[in-house]
Amino acid sequence: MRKPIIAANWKMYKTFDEAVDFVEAIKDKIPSAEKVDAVVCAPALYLPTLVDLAKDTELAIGAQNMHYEEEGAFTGEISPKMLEAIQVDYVIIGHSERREYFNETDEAVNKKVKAALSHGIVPIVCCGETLEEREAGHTEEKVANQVKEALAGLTEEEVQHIVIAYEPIWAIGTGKTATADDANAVCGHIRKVVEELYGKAAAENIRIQYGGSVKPENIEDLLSKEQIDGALVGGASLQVESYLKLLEAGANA
Ligand SMILES: O=C[C@H](O)COP(=O)(O)O
Repeated sequence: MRKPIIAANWKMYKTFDEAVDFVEAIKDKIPSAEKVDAVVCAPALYLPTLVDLAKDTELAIGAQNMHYEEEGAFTGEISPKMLEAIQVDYVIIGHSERREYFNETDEAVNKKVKAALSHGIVPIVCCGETLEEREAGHTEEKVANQVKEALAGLTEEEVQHIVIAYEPIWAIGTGKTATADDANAVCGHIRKVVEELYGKAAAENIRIQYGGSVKPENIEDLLSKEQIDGALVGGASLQVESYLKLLEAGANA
């Protein structure tokens, strides 16, 4: 039985005060971590404060990106060592917005996944197809390639600690959700890819989220599917009430 993981991806939204108010408002209302992993991935600037606020609560804090090097002359970047030092638990890696607008490659994603693991940070590794790729029937191939590249060189043990987020690009921020059956089918395909590479146990243990216009109205349907172990949520994670509803759905899944 895999525990659901509901991760908020705030992207480049919220001022510092808004971020603090949000975490203050939810921190004592989060369902038990025995039932659901609740994560907020916030802008890097707010991470130390939010980690402090979330200490001794059921909420975990994540980053939205990081560099793969420990340190160096990389102006504007944040390293895994820095995130570990402030006790960040998760980091989103290879979000389609990073791939599209910041030229993040599969090779960089793979390096970042390895760097996160070596610093005790759980990577949430994103994959997903464009609308053109879906319409051309290339979804499975695209996603399988991204997953293979992202996981290259990991051990069977390491793979079980990561989270994969399947996010069809055409469903992100568009209000168009993949049907629960379609999302389930692609998540199942990803699990098969993991099984081919790392065996049955790793495939059974790895958690695969769906992301793309998830909201309180559709999350129950998505989480009722066997292959979907949680959600990576943008827009609907920005309001307290809505995020708490998503967590509730995760706890009851
Ligand atoms: O990381 C989250 C995804 O990009 C989904 O965003 P969305 O829920 O606003 O569609």
